[in-house]
Amino acid sequence: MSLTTTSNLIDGKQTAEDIKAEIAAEVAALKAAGKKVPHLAAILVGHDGGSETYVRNKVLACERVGFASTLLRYEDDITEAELLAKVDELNHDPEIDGFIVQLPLPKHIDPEKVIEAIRPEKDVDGFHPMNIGRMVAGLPALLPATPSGIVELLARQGIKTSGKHCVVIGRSNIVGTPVSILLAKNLDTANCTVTLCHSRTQNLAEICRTADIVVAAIGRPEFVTGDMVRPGAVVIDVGTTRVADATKKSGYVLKGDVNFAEVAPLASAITPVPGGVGPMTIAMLLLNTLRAAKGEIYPR
Ligand SMILES: Nc1nc2c(c(=O)[nH]1)N[C@@H](CN(C=O)c1ccc(C(=O)N[C@@H](CCC(=O)O)C(=O)O)cc1)CN2
Repeated sequence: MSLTTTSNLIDGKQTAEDIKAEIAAEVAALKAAGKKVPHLAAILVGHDGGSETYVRNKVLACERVGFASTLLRYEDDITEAELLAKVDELNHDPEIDGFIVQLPLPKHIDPEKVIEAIRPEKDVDGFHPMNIGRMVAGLPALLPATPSGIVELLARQGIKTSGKHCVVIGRSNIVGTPVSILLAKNLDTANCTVTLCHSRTQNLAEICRTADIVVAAIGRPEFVTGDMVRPGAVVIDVGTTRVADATKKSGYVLKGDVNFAEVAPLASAITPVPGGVGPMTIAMLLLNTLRAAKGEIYPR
């Protein structure tokens, strides 16, 4: 099925543009009031192709909304101690409102140690245990961008979540675990009954078929097939794996975790890859940076 003939597509790209326009309006108001514009910094270690693209897009998104941005690049032989020292510099730089360390990091660096070193009030990825803990407790927090982007996308598409059974596939700290927590929260935009499935789950296909909403976040291309989805279900595809394809100029095609050709005809609504969840991740990162700059979660 071609994207252009599918009417049940959830347009994450447009929704992200709408959010960016709202942020840009706030930034313009800050500027007009003579206030400092939000400043996002990003640390990129090494030369992973995907990470290069995502960080470039984050910098471009900052320009689009009127934020200042700083990109700090390091070779993949940077030591953990050196990286932690850079994190500490950003923690203490009054010009920087929030920063991220692009993941994945090289194997010799412990990502948990790096994330824990970020001051929670500057953790605009929402990965620090303090922000995760506050989210779990239902306290104001800088929320992880992809999970909050999924909830926001469902809300802005007018997709009802209250009382629905949501099956999340994948339990990563970045997406699967936090999105399952957010979707189960007693919020107008959530209130789902959530089942979190993972590599040890038995009868996965059977469980998926009971879902009103499927969130696929396992990083395995086209893992979710037509036989796993109930007709009428909403399908959210978080995967963005680059699969080698010599016929493409880039040398790869981007694949989601959902077999789009099989699942799209069944789903009442489905996110495409690209153009679904990915752009929302960047829009929500900008929103977190604005919140950090305004001291909304942790007053300055
Ligand atoms: N520090 C972080 N690292 C990583 C995160 C994160 O949220 N913070 N998430 C992912 C990667 N990611 C953000 O950094 C990300 C992934 C995909 C997209 C996106 O817009 N994808 C496009 C396609 C882009 C392409 O051509 O490859 C789409 O789906 O339309 C944005 C951000 C892991 N690391």
